[in-house]
Amino acid sequence: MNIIEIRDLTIQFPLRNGTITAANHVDFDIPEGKITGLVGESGSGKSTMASAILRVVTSPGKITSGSIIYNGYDAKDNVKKDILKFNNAELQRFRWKEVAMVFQAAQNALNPVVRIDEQIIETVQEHVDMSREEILKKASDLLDYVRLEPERILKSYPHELSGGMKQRVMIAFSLLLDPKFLILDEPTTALDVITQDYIFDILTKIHKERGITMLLQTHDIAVVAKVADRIGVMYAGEVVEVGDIYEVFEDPKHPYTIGLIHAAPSLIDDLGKRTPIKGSPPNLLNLPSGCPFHPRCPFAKPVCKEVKPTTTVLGEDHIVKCHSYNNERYKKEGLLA
Ligand SMILES: Nc1ncnc2c1ncn2[C@@H]1O[C@H](COP(=O)(O)OP(=O)(O)OP(=O)(O)O)[C@@H](O)[C@H]1O
Ligand code: NI
Repeated sequence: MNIIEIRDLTIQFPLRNGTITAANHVDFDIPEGKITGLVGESGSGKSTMASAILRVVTSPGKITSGSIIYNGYDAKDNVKKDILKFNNAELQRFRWKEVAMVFQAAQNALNPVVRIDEQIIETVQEHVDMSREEILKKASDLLDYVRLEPERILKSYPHELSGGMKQRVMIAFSLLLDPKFLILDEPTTALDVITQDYIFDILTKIHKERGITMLLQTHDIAVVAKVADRIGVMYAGEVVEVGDIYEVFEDPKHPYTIGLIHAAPSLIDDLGKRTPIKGSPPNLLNLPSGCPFHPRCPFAKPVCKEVKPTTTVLGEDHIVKCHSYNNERYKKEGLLA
C-alpha cells in the first residue's frame, strides 16, 4: 500500500522576472514501510515537494494543480484523504502525529535561548494533551534511542551541543508523537562523514525497529544506495525515474540517473572512470523545450528537443520519463558495465 500518492502536483513560484515551476505535474508514490530516497541536483525541487506534503510551501509558492492522498489513517475512517484539502484542524492533527519532517539544517530550528527540555514540552503540548512528566519520560527514551545521554541533553542549551548531536535531538524530536511517516530532507548535510554514517545507522535502526515509512531527500546518490529500498530521481521539477534500488542501480534507464551514478565517487569501483555530468542544472525560469535534460543528454535525439517524454512503466515498481531509455547505445558506449 502507498502511504502517500502524489498526482499531477504542480507548484509554482511567481517571481518578478518570471514563474518558476518547482514541481511540474508530478506523479509519485511512497509505499508504506519502505525507505524511498529522492535524489536530484540542487534546485531540482526535492524540498518543495516535501513541503507540499506538510502544506508548508514557502511564499510566494502556490500549489496550482494536483492532489496528495494520505492513506495512513485507520481503516475505520476508510476514506482517502487529500492533504491539499485539509482544514486547519485536520492539518494540526496531521503534522507530527501522522507525518514529521527533519529539515535541511534542522539544527538551526532549535531555539538558541530555550533549554532542550522546555522546547520539547512546548512542541508536544501544542499538539497533544500530555503532562510534563509523560513528555519528559518519552523524550528521555527517545534520546537514549538515538544514543544521546538524556539527562545531560535535556538540560542543555542548543549551543552546548555539536552539530551531529543537535541533528540527533531533532530526529528524537520528530519521533515524539509516533508518526507513521518521516521526511528527512538532507538530514546530514554539513556534518562530517563519520557523523553522517552514524546518523544513517540510527535512521536505519529506527526504520527497522519501528517500521516507519521514510522519504530521504539528498543530492548524494551514494547515500541513497546505502540506505534506501527505492529511489526516485528528480530533474527540473519532474520525477524522471523511480524504481527498486537494486533494479535501478543494476539497470538505470534515464540518462540522468546513469549520469548521477557515474558521477558518484564511492559508487564507481574504478575511480578513473568517474565522469561528472556535463553542463549545469537548467535555469527554471527558462527551461529547455521538450525534455528538460536534452541539452546535457549524451543520447538526445531530435524528438527530445521537441516533445516532452511521458511516463513509461517498465515493471511493477519501475518507471522512466525518457525517449531513449531503451537505447542500446547506453551499453555499447561503455557507460554501463
Ligand atoms: N521561497 C522561494 N521563492 C522563490 N523560489 C523558490 C523558493 N523556494 C524554492 N524556490 C525555487 O524552487 C526550485 C526548487 O527548489 P528546492 O529547494 O525545492 O530544490 P531542492 O531540490 O530541494 O534543492 P537543494 O538540494 O538545493 O535543497 C529552485 O529553483 C528554487 O529557486
Ligand atoms: Ni532541498
